Amino acid sequence: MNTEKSAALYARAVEVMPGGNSRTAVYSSPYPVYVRSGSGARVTDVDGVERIDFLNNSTTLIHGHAHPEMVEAIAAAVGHGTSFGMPTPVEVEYAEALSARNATFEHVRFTSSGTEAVMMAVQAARAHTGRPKIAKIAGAYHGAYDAVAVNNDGSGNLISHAVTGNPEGVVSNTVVIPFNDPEGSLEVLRRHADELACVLIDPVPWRIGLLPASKEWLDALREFCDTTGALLISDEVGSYRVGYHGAMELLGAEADITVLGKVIAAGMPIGAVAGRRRFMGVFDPSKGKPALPHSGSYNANPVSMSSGLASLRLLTPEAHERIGLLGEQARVAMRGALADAGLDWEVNGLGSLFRVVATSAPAGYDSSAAAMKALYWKLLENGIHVGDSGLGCISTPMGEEEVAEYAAAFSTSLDQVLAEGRA
Ligand SMILES: Cc1ncc(COP(=O)(O)O)c(/C=N\OC[C@H]2NC(=O)[C@@H](CON)NC2=O)c1O
Repeated sequence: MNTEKSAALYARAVEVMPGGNSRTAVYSSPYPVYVRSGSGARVTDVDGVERIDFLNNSTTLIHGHAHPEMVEAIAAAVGHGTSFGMPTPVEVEYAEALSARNATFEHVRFTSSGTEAVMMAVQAARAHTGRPKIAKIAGAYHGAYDAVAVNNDGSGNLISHAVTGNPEGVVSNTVVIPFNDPEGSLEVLRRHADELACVLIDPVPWRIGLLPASKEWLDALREFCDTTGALLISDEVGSYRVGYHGAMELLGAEADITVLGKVIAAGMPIGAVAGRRRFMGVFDPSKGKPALPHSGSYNANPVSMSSGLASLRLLTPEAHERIGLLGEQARVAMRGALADAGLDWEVNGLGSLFRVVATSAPAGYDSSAAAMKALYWKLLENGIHVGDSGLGCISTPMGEEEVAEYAAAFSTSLDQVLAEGRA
């Protein structure tokens, strides 16, 4: 596989950036493949190699690359100015459109990333309750905010390990609960009940396998929060795309506050906090100094707002249903290829999201992660881009042809990985 130009770019990058990188998730060893452009479901790298993009920037690009309606909306917005020290009409229009997506989105507020939205949702819960502690799912990822950068690496144990340098004062205020384990979760939550501001969950947490939350577990969390006054926060930055009204509605549950990002603008920087009025009131500056002041130079900038409005217009119930069916086709095809290869790996996901979970190391590989990395590179050679941890998704420009191409490449790549391990 020709990656000469990527190698040359990386050699320059390491001179001016730590590890030549600005985003850990995008790094690949020995160096990442650099992309030149994207169009629809396909991306072209700097060496001219075209691939079908099933990663879509960690599932953000639900309408693929350079969708004509998205480009038109963003270009028109840029032409009138990229940001102002005043609100713009499109912020109101987009807030109305987003609020209409779910009955619990009574009030919405915008940020420029999912990380910021998680941070503001947690701070809102702390401001509303006056309590310091938060609970999160063991192993789940919620972005870079230090309060949630605890036990977020996919390991399901309940020991609160944190990112390097996270101070004890922060880590001690974050407790972790076992995913989909009602009794185990309640045992932890009850121990901290009078100090808990919120229970923060991802209803389809991708780092611990991309399995949906069970109704039993969600009901147990809902009842705990109703009883103790802690807020139930659903972080749907990644999982919102599983249903027109979001993941919690699809799973039969309700959050007090929902965090959104990625697909709600599908390409321009975005984050949103959407919740019941009584909880969002901490942000309200119209009745004197707000309990929780919150600013950000690009919050609700008209370019992101226009991108969001275009994305939501394209995200119809029919679009959701179609990409959900294609997601199931992809999951079924991958399970068949793994069975044919004699591998016990899992294929999980919901709607248009999927993830291959390498549960064992095939012959010749010293770990399942090493085998998954090998599969990532083989898929790149075979014309497919998907996450190096097995994460992938369907975008609206895709059809059965793209899924068939993916299925064929997945089967071929799997055979090549196993053959190399045996060699
Ligand atoms: C549930 C959830 N909450 C918050 C965030 C942060 O949003 P962001 O600041 O807009 O990236 C995210 C962001 N991204 O999740 C995927 C993320 N996590 C990762 O570990 C790697 C996955 O790479 N294959 N790359 C990523 O971008 C999220 O999924």
